[in-house]
Order: sequence, then structure tokens, then C-alpha cells
Amino acid sequence: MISTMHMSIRVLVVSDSRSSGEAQDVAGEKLIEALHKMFPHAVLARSTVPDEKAQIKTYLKKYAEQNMDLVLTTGGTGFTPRDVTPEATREVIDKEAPGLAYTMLTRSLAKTEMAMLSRAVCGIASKTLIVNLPGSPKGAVECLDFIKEAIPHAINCINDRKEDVAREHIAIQQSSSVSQKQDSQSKVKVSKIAARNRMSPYPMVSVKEASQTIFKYCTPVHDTEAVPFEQAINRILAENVVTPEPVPAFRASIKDGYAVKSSDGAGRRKIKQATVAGDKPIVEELQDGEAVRISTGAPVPPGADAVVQVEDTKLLEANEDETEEISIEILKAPVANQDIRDIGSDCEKGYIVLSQFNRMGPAHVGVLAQLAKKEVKVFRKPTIGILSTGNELKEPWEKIEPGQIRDSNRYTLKHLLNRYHYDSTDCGMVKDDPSEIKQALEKALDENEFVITTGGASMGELDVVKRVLQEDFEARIHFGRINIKPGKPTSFATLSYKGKIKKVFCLPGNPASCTVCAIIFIIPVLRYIENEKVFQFPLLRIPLSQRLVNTDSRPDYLRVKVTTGLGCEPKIVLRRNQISSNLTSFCNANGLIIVPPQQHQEEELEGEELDLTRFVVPNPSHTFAPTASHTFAPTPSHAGQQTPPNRPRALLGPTPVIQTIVDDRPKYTVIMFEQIVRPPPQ
Ligand SMILES: Nc1nc2c(c(=O)[nH]1)N[C@H]1C(S)=C(S)[C@@H](COP(=O)(O)OP(=O)(O)OC[C@H]3O[C@@H](n4cnc5c(N)ncnc54)[C@H](O)[C@@H]3O)O[C@H]1N2
Ligand code: MOO
Ligand SMILES: [Mg+2]
Repeated sequence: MISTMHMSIRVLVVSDSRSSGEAQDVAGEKLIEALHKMFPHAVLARSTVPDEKAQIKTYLKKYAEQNMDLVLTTGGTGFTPRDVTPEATREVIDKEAPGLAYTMLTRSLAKTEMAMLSRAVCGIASKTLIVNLPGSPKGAVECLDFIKEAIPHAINCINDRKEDVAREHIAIQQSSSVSQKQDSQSKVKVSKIAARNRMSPYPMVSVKEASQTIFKYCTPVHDTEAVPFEQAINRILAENVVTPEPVPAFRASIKDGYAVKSSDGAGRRKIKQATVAGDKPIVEELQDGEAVRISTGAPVPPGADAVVQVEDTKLLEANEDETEEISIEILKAPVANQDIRDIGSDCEKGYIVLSQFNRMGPAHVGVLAQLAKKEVKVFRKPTIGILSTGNELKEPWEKIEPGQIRDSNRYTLKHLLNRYHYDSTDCGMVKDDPSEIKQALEKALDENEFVITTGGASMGELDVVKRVLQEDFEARIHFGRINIKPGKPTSFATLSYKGKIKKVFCLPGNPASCTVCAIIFIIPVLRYIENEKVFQFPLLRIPLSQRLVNTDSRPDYLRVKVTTGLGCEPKIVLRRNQISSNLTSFCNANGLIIVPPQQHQEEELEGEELDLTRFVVPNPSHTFAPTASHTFAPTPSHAGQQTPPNRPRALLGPTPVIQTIVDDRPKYTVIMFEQIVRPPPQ
């Protein structure tokens, strides 16, 4: 994309209901979010007006007078009597820019026929480019996306920045000469249903193999960037930070008291003067029998070699109004260097105080502040796009028809990545249509080195994401199935796109499956790529008072809440209903307990007896409703509570919280992806 420096952009939300506060301004919010990503240096602001032509014109004229670079209106472009944004715009602009409106219209028509009802006007008022966008959040962001590449160049042309324009012309010519005009249609045909695979063509790999494969094809980044010191928080340092000056830079007192000569021993001192932290250092040499009243952190005067804390002294004489001390008695003979921080004692000059490859925490930022290091080099973060696929998906704010659902995966993944400090690009949702998936992937790959897709990864006739990757992008699918529950269809592919190697993770559509696999397979490799030398989620090996049963052939990764604290026995609470569609099983969970398939557990536990006596009455919100494939092992003491087939256990009254015990009981591995919490008060 053509670069721009600090553009000034205004978003004008035209809507009666948004303006009166009756409805939330989602479109404005989404546009600002998208603009931040497209033009990170731009100065953005948003205002709202009702669908009143005069008021819209007032805003547009004001922006033109203020020489704003770009004004995006959203709303009021439709056919209802109150829709007047295009009319207001036309009365303000000096020149029309029909190409922008045409591009938005034709590209939108490829998505929905309803786009034919758009009446958007684009044009130039003085030095300001005005673009009408639709009122729907999705439509507004999509249309902006269609024209975003042209905006910086348009603004440079409007402002007659000849040098920039000439440079951009060369860049445009070069890029168009190398860009291959690609066919937007996918090669994948879904019509031949009877010819589909009846068995998955992908061999099942173990969790370990999958993880090793991903690491094998991902390499740590070399590129670095210099960022203002505070923005380095949570980033990986790409340089050693060396102390340019000793800390402290002067001999500093450790106590509030008196700076003295230790050779004077105990006894009377005449107070010569006083100094507190922040004062200029005293230059006059301290003489025998003298003391300087000093505060913690103040520079120790020359000639003094000890500080005596005020508690070890006695006042002998003060002036009449007690505002000054005249003499004091040192009660205990001081020793040389007592309570003085020497120059460089915290940090010597030239010392590597922060090392390359460390992740910057709050104290690291504090150290940079201490050393006046305004900028620091960090490793670039990976760029990641998230794309949801599925005919059934809608945005949370959209109306849904029977059979449709709201896309939650994109939001969970975005915030999961964010939890580990990664930003991501929202690549939207597409239908289970190979051409749509292909186009969305192209766009996602243009902007990101990693793309995470969700949905369409399994055996259905419309599960075509992997086929599109293979047939349209010649991707290499390194694995297409993992022996894990939930998350079996999780796949990993690499491909060469416009001369760069890109990586694609295909996660299952089921929300819990998608989240489990993002935690296990994606977060650790992102940390590795960012140059974090050793990253692993903490693993706990926890003995349980009873055996967990897993009748599936795959190891089960159940969402649990681990609580413990000083003097408390560690406790594991299984989240309610662990089916792979149930995202709420993740709410308040901090770990994934790995329950091996039954036969392996039996091998491990051969000859051992299980203690089932240590149940505690559960907190009602922590009850565990097992699914058909994992329940507690049947035991005599439990027999009365066995879950009949297909009946949720939760209906049978209180269910046990599993209490951990410290002895020779069956042990399970728990992957801790969030902090361990304290148990609730009894
Ligand atoms: N014949 C077989 N069928 C299935 C198999 C199998 O091995 N053989 N595997 C099952 C397993 S395991 C899983 S997991 C799912 C994964 O399916 P897909 O990755 O193909 O995902 P979809 O079919 O598109 O959707 C599954 C499920 O998730 C819902 N979904 C999809 N996207 C989202 C989203 N963004 N937010 C919220 N929910 C979403 C979707 O509506 C479906 O209910 O396949 C099994 N089938
Ligand atoms: O592996 Mo799927 O994720 O069980 O439901
Ligand atoms: Mg499917």
C-alpha cells in the first residue's frame, strides 16, 4: 500500500437513531477500528448527525474548511425518505469522484444484489475527499476496504504533492506490471457430492507430532523495530540494554538521618546544614565533628562516609522555635559506608541490565525510564488474520433466521490472541463457498503471514477450506487431522503466496474445539516466532481422588478450574458440559486436564486401587455434567449415582467436585493457560 503520514480523517455517522442516542453506533466504531489498522498514523475522530440535509452539509463544509484529508460518512445512502446523505454531499463537493463510488458498487454487487440500492456519492470539497459509505457496519467497512489502496494517492493528488505523486506513480506501475491478474473463481467443485471422500484422506497425527510439525515450519523473526520505551511492554527485546551511567549516579543515603564521618565515632555532632532528595549535591567538605541532616535518596556530602539513622541519635540543642537542630548526639559509633548506596551500586556503568530475548514486563519498562532510554529495539510481532467460514454465520448484531447462528469464534480467537499480546486482523466471515473462501484467503494472505480459519475443516460436502488451500493455493497440508478431543479436524498448511511463505491454521468450527486447539497449537508457536526462547504453558501433574473415564479413542482435553493457595489442597473443578460446541465450558476455566483414552489409563493404573472417599459438596455453579464419553469411573460408593444413558448427570442432584490428594493416586497432566486461582472462601 502507498504510505501516508499523518492523515486527518473524520467519520460522520448520519443517522436519526444514533444521533438521538436510541441506537448504538456500531458502524462508526467499526470504521474507526478498521481505519486504525489501515492508516495507523492517521488522526481520527467521529461525530454523529441526524438525517438532516442542512446539518450534514454544515459538518461537511466545516471539515472542508479545516482541510481534513478524508471524510467518511456512514448512513443515509438508501431509498427511504430520510436518506439524504448523497444529496448533502453533492451540494458541498466541487468535483465528483465517480470511480470510487463505482468501485464500491461493483465490488459490493459481487457480495449482495442489494448493493444496487446504494446511492453513494464521492467527491472533493476544497482539499477534502468525501466518501459516502453505507450505514451497515459490515457494508461500511467492506466498502472502505475496496477503495483503501487508492485513498493515500488520491489525497496526495488533491494536495498537489508532486514528489509523492511521482513516486507513487512509479510504484503503481511496478506493482501492476508484476501483479498477475488472478482468477477469482475457485477450482474446487462441490457439486460432485457422490464422488466425495468417504474416509478422511489425512492420516491422524498425535498432538506431539502436530506440534513438532508446526514448529518445524515456523522460524523466529529476524526483523526488529524501534518503539517508544513504554510501547515495548510485553514485547521481546531485540537488543541488550547497557547502563549508560551508573545507578545511582551519586552516593545516596539509604536512611533519613545524619551524614557523618565514621572516624568521629559516637558522641556530639554540630549540624552543619541539611539536604533532602532532589537537592543539588553539597560541594563543601564535611569537617570533623560535623553532621549534615540528610533524607533517604539525597546525595551524601563529600567528606562523609556514613549515615546514621535518626532513631540512633538524640537531640542536644535546637533553636528557640525548634525549626533547626543545632547539635545532636550519635548514640552508636557508625562504621564506614554505613547506609550509603555507592555510585553504581545498583547498576554499574556498561552493565547489560536488560538482555536481548527477554520479554519486557513492567519492571523492564521502569528500568528503561530510569536509564532515559526513549526508544528500544524489539522483535516484530507476527501478523495474523482470522477468518470464519460457514453458511450459518451472522454477526452478533445481525438478525438471525432459523438455522443460523452467531459467529463467536472470531471474537474468542481475537481476544485469546490479545491475551498473549498479539493483535490480529479481522478477515470477516465467508460462506462455505469455494470462490468466496478463495477470495477471502487471498485478502487475508495479502495482509498477514498467518491466517487462522475456523469451520469447514471436517468431512461435510461444504467443508472445503483445505481443498481450496490445496487446489487454489497449491498449499501443502502438513497434517489434516489430530488425535485430540476436541479438535480432531485441526489442520496446518504452508504455501507460497506472492513470493512469501504463509502459514494457515484451519481450526474446527465447534467453538470449544477451536479454542482448545488455538491454545495448544497456535499460542506456543507465536511465542516462538516472536523469539521467546523458552515458552511452554505451565504443566501441573495433579493426583486426583478418582479416575476420569474417557471412552473415546482420542485423549480428551477437558476444561477445568484449578484452585489452590497456601494451606489449601489443590482442587480441580471440571467445567459443566464438555461437548465441543459448548464454549461456556471455557468460562472461568484456567486449565486443560488431559484424560488419556481408557485403555491407556488402565495400563497406567494397573493394580492400583482408587480412593473415592474424598468428595466434597460442590459449589452449585461448579457441577459437572459428563457427556456420554467421559464420566467418573463406576465404583461401589458411586453406583447409586451412575448416569443413565443420555441423561445429564446434573439432573441427579449434587455431583462431586474432585478433590486433589497428595499421595499415590492416579495423576493427570493439566495445561495451565491462565493463572491458578485461590479457592473460594469456605
Ligand atoms: N463424518 C464426520 N463428521 C464430523 C467429523 C468426522 O470426523 N467425521 N468430525 C467432527 C468433529 S470432531 C468436529 S470438531 C466438527 C468440525 O467441523 P468443521 O470444522 O467442519 O466445522 P463446521 O462443520 O463448519 O462447524 C461445526 C460446528 O461449529 C459451528 N460453528 C462453525 N463456525 C462457527 C463460528 N465461527 N462460531 C460459532 N460456531 C461456529 C457450526 O455451526 C457447527 O455447529 O465436525 C464433526 N463432524
Ligand atoms: O474434535 Mo471435535 O472438536 O470433537 O468436536
Ligand atoms: Mg463441518
